[in-house]
Amino acid sequence: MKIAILGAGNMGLSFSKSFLKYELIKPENLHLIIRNDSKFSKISEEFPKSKISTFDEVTDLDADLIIIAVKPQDFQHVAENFKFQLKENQMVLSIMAGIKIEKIQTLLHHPLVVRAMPNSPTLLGMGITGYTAAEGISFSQLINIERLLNSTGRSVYLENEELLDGVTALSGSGPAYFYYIVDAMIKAGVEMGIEENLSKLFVKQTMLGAYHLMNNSEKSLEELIKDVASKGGTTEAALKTFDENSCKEILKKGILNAEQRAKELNG
Ligand SMILES: NC(=O)C1=CN([C@@H]2O[C@H](COP(=O)(O)OP(=O)(O)OC[C@H]3O[C@@H](n4cnc5c(N)ncnc54)[C@H](OP(=O)(O)O)[C@@H]3O)[C@@H](O)[C@H]2O)C=CC1
Ligand SMILES: O=C(O)[C@@H]1CCC=N1
Repeated sequence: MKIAILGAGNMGLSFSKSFLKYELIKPENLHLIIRNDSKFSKISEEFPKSKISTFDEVTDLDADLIIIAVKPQDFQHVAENFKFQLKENQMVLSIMAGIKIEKIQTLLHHPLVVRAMPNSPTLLGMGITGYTAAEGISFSQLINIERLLNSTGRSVYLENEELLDGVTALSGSGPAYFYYIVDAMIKAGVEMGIEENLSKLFVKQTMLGAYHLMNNSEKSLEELIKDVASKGGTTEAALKTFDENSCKEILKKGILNAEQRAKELNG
């Protein structure tokens, strides 16, 4: 299989690394397409055997799968400036937030589009991707794509494309919410006089341990919280402040706003 990555940024390169790491493609069969020459030497150091071209150089694209990994805001410009024609049997996999399959099909004049929403832990093979496909894509074509997605972590097929905006808001953006909370905890540690490095260690190990406890327990999240929050104790004091300030509501509101933004990105 030959794969072209249109937009070799964070996600495009994460995907490329996973495919090569799990030997799903040969490096010679990977074609990285960049916007201009500025990142050529850095990328060619990382991918010495792969083909690297600037967008304007590509007049014929020899690939079975083209992964579109440019920003949603750049997509229209990209689509309108293709110097190559998509061939009938080429598959397109978009990982762009918000842009609907129909819009991709229209702008590319091409029916075979799969839309996926991964997240940044794909870099470690620990991501999760929700994906859906245009009508007319066969089961075996979809399985081929799922095999690639699974090299970046787990993947879930969704029948309903509308849900992908929710997935974008939940797991696509999710790592940033987690870092945001971790950052607030580390800063609280520093404010209480704990050295930053030590605060980081306490917080990160707490998150790791709590994640595994949550994953290995039969208990609900409410019960797990109760197990930590002794009556009249410290956790209760913290949770009271969170509730008084509607922290959970605010987090939910933010996530719904991310979903709304995904819808707006379709234009
Ligand atoms: N970051 C994340 O966690 C996630 C991102 N996504 C989606 O993935 C996509 C990429 O995001 P991300 O990797 O973070 O963004 P980046 O900005 O890191 O990557 C986008 C890349 O596209 C390049 N590009 C822009 N125009 C062109 C062009 N005409 N030809 C070739 N390349 C071009 C940019 O080049 P240059 O640097 O020169 O501008 C950049 O390298 C987005 O659509 C986003 O919605 C999905 C899930 C998670
Ligand atoms: O913030 C964004 O728009 C992209 C999509 C999900 C994560 N990053």
